[in-house]
Amino acid sequence: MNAYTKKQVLLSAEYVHLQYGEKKILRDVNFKIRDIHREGMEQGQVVALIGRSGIGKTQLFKIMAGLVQPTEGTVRIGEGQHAVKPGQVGIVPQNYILFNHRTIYRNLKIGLDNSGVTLTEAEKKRVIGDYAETFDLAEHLNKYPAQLSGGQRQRVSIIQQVLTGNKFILLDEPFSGLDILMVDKVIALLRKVSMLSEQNTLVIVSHDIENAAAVADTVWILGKEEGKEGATIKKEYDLCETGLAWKPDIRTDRRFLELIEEIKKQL
Ligand SMILES: Nc1ncnc2c1ncn2[C@@H]1O[C@H](COP(=O)(O)OP(=O)(O)OP(=O)(O)O)[C@@H](O)[C@H]1O
Repeated sequence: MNAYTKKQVLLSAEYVHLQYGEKKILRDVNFKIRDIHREGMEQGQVVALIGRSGIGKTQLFKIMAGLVQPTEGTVRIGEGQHAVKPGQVGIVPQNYILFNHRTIYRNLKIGLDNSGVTLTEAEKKRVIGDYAETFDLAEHLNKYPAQLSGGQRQRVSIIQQVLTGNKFILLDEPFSGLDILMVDKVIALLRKVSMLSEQNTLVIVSHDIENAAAVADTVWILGKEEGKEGATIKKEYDLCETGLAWKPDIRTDRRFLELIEEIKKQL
């Protein structure tokens, strides 16, 4: 059994509504992501936000990052639970843009340069070297993005966000366009990132239920409730509680397969 406790709220939404003209996109979205503590471990949080195409995942994602203002309601961040501002949440977009004319090393350095931490060039080199080693990118540091596979570029983009020091990272469709081996590597990377620091919190927006749920400790279903306009988090699955979180080989577990079937029915 995985002993854990959930402590202070790190990211929350209260009564979030979003409307464009007459069209209600999001309705009464409420959530609380709490700091998970596991004894003897640095355990971050990983939430999978799952929903049908066009339901409003990207809009909610942008509201969580402070990039879109909701029509009503507030998203709050950090231990102080202040209203989120742009820049407080790192974003790994679907088409993870890297600077093509810069090496992987220099792309990663952008993350550190934006972190606000004062480091000498030698210290930056050491930090980037350590991360590259941990995340299997050491041999690629002097290459350019075009010389890497899609999955490797994806990993660089994720690590770039980690290096900015953001504890909150939103990832938009991190598995799309990757072959199955790369998907496994990205999942392993997300697990590692979530365990780098106690407060690290990843929110993964995805259509890919199996992969997103395999790495998550919580799954949110964004969908419409019968007879109501606009999408809301209509179901939350707590995978810590059901013992399905933090298990690298979870995908073969019968209970996990049942969960996936149940989630599909909810969509
Ligand atoms: N600026 C806008 N003005 C009006 N409607 C918008 C605007 N931006 C998005 N929408 C609408 O909001 C709804 C939700 O869009 P959103 O991109 O969040 O969906 P999604 O769940 O991310 O879809 P997908 O999985 O296909 O990316 C869509 O119906 C879209 O047409």
